[in-house]
Amino acid sequence: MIRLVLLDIEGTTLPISFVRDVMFPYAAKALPALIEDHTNPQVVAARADIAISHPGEDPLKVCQDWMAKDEKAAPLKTLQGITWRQGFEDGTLRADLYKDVPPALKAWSEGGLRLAVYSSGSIPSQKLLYGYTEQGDLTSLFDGFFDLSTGGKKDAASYTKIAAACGLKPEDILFLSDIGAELDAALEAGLKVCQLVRPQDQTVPHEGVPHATDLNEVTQKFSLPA
Ligand SMILES: CSCCC(=O)C(=O)COP(=O)(O)O
Ligand SMILES: [Mg+2]
Repeated sequence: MIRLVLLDIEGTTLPISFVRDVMFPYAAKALPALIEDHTNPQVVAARADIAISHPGEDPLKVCQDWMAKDEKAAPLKTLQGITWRQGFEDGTLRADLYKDVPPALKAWSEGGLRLAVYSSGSIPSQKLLYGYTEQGDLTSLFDGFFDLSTGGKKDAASYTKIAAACGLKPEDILFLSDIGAELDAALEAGLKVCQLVRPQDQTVPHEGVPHATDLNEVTQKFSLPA
């Protein structure tokens, strides 16, 4: 029985174009100054991590390359999250979620399902994103937030850890994502899965997993509260 829905963000609840064309350019503009901030311990730690993975390289250049490739690197995600805070708090950024998302999340939550986020975006940026959406503050709908500090999204062990942290058996969790390798990892850990194949994101359907074009179809396919 499904007790918790675990949701990816980019390509699942939020168009990839919003991340690529709005959030990344905002972070790219703020990064050169941020990365020189030697007083912020999170920045110092992120720079130290970059120095370990890319010794002798310019940390700004490393981050810019990661962003160009949409690489899910933890130090980049930490730094981007710091830049986005100002944008969300001053109203420059507002998450334009897929329109089917807020009503479905509310119906699932009101119907007794627990909701949690698992995204490569840092936990502070997940909370900002759901705190400042075009449809208002949705953070109270979620009782768990997980990011790369739990482990990579293509690693089955991460999903085992999330199930344990939520106090649930893996089979009681439904994981929603657009990325086939993430779904395969969750499936390997024993979770139920469904791929969001959003036409706007031109997602390629992945073999061996159920598909849905939006959360309404997920509701129907898995008999979730409507
Ligand atoms: C608060 S998430 C911002 C988008 C982002 O940076 C990202 O990497 C999303 O990746 P996901 O795992 O949600 O596909
Ligand atoms: Mg995604």
